[in-house]
Amino acid sequence: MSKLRITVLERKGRAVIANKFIKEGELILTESPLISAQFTWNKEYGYLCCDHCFLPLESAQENVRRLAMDVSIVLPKQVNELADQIDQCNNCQAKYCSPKCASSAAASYHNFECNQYKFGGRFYEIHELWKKSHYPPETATIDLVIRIFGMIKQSNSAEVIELLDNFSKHSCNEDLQLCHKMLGEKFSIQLSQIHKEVQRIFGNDDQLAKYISYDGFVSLLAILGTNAQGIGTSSFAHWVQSISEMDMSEEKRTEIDTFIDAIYSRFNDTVGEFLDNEGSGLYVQQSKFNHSCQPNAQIIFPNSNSTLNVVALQDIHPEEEICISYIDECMLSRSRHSRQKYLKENYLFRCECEKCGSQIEDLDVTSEEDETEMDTDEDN
Ligand SMILES: C[S@@+](CC[C@H](N)C(=O)[O-])C[C@H]1O[C@@H](n2cnc3c(N)ncnc32)[C@H](O)[C@@H]1O
Repeated sequence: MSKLRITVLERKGRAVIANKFIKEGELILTESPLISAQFTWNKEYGYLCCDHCFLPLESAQENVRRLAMDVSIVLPKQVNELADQIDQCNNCQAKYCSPKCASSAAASYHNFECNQYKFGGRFYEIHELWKKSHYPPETATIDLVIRIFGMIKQSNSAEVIELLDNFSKHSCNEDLQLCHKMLGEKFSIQLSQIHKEVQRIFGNDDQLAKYISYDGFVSLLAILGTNAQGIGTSSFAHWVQSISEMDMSEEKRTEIDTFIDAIYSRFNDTVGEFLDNEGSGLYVQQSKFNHSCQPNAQIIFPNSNSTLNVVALQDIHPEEEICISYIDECMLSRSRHSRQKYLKENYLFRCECEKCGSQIEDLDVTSEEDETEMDTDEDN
């Protein structure tokens, strides 16, 4: 019997329900993305991963030296590196961890994408416009749009469009009078410039017609904005994880933990929170999980690539809804008001989870710290 089924809940739309008892720590689902792409600035700043699956392409030592800006750092222990070769697209030099990833990308979307990007290529202007309006920390990328266009052009377009249509897709929530922040007033000029370019380039393409009108383009961005899952990979994080699994004396463990803390502190001085190869992807099954501010499942990337696992955080009983968190630990610890504000702006819904329900009487107060951080977020 399958562990999961989909049902429809009045206030949340579709929801994933447990069909049987799921034990804490149990794997609920493993899935590769329908499509994914590294964030624009992340790639531009030299965060190096496979252009298809996000596997880091630097060794852990190269990664540490680059992030700490210090070529003299030597890692005290060797672990198995993630990528043992780098494959490259002959045309645009996109880098891959293996011939398999290179050919999967080429067969799915890259043949279309490849010629659009080269300097002066057709997509160059759109890319530049996007970069000017979406600074780090990024939450989305225009590159997903071009890859989706590539999938539509290179494969059975009706099937791809049907898959996309099956994602939750509101750009505005009329009840809450909200528009996705990427689609709101703040970005309206940039959005219309980007759309004009998209229309100029692809306006006569019948296969892409559904997403070329202004409304169609906005609905595609809304699918990405409310469904795309963040992906982050790092060869140093993989090194740290491998070290933590090694047997060693207590003394050696203390020594190596001190070394790791010192490295993270160096990163803090150089790149701050920008440690990972970062991007986002659309996952057909994972996108059906609703959010909870007290989730009973979490998403992990166990292979340092874009394949995700959904894992139970606690025992889950038959008929219980399985929820993940759309927000990070730090945001989860904030007030109901702050969480709701963030979820409304980014995902266009008023959270109906149990934790928010139990805190309904709490004052609608956003702390100063929350205000400052949200102002910064909104600049993106
Ligand atoms: C990624 S989709 C999740 C699946 C979605 N319910 C569906 O029907 O496809 C995200 C959307 O689900 C709804 N949703 C997710 N978590 C929710 C929650 N805690 N309370 C209310 N709505 C929620 C919102 O409409 C949100 O934009």
